Amino acid sequence: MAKITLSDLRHSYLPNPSGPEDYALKEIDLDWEDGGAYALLGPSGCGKSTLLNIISGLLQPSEGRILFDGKDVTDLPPDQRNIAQVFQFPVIYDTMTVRDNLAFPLRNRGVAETRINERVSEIATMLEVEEMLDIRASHLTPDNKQKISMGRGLVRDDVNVVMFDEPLTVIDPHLKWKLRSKLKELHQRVRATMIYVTHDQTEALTFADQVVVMQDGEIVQIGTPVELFERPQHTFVGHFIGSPGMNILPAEQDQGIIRFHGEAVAIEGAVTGEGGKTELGVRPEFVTLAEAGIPARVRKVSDVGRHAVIETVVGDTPVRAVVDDADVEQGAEVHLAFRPDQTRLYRDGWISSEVSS
Ligand SMILES: Nc1ncnc2c1ncn2[C@@H]1O[C@H](COP(=O)(O)OP(=O)(O)OP(=O)(O)O)[C@@H](O)[C@H]1O
Repeated sequence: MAKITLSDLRHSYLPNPSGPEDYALKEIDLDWEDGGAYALLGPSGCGKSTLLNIISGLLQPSEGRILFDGKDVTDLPPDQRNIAQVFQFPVIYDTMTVRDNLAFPLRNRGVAETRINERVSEIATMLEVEEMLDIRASHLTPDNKQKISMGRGLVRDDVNVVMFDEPLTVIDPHLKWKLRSKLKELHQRVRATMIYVTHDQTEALTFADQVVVMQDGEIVQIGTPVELFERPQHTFVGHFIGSPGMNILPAEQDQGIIRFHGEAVAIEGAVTGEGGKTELGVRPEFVTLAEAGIPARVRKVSDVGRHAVIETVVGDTPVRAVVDDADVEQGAEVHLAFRPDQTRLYRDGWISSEVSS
């Protein structure tokens, strides 16, 4: 397996790009460490497939280099990059047995039959498909077909990286969580460099040790799931991750005091920078109903299992709170308190407050 470096990467599908808006990938600098579990997370159109195709060699970047373990592979064709890929839809041979499907990538490379048998049985055990080995692939359910596709992606131990491109798309919703945690377990066992591409935060956060969040052709944050939840570097990350996402609220800065709808709000630490569009970010989990604080009106209360989501409005700005028990009704006049150490300031989208030491 290999460390993957993307250096000064930019890509435009246009022949003569002029401004940043002409680039599907704006400026990507990234190191993926050998053996890491990474997710590439972002909404449709943010550039995930473009980046994946550049790494696999299907697409030549307009600018920049791709290195595997320090070796420049930018000009190498896909078949010389030694990458395994698992796609949205199963790629298996229906007429072959599961065993032969799993063995195929190894036979193709002339691996000895004894080694093939060993490896196929290892992978089958990991995926818990031993009893299916002699079944013809055409008889499998779509979920099991995709499991075998994953097995084919994992069976070679000489690849630089295994890339998963939205691999759970075809999986039945109630089986998704099972395969999600299976993949995580597989990574812990095989310790290969893995990149998991998805627009689904649950899949990304379950699988990856490090999540790369993309928006509009740019990386907005790279972090552990906890880092992305606790201290989003950009309002997009705050909003995109979490359910419901972070409250992003219009704010003013007035002689060092931050105000929301005229009310002074304490934030995590010192404010950095000045000017720009100023916003507060506080996750619903850190908003509480209090005796005193910011006056709000309750618009809706929804029970979501162990918690309740209280949707309030301050003036006409919606603010959500997640609470353990919602002893309040629609239309009630309440006060909101934000937990100061979990309240951040953002300027033009980027974090602009410091953690208090
Ligand atoms: N072959 C192409 N020619 C021109 N523009 C393209 C091409 N492929 C992608 N784009 C554009 O590049 C941008 C990034 O697209 P890309 O497919 O990489 O995003 P994505 O995050 O993978 O989205 P999705 O999840 O929908 O596949 C989008 O604006 C898209 O319209």
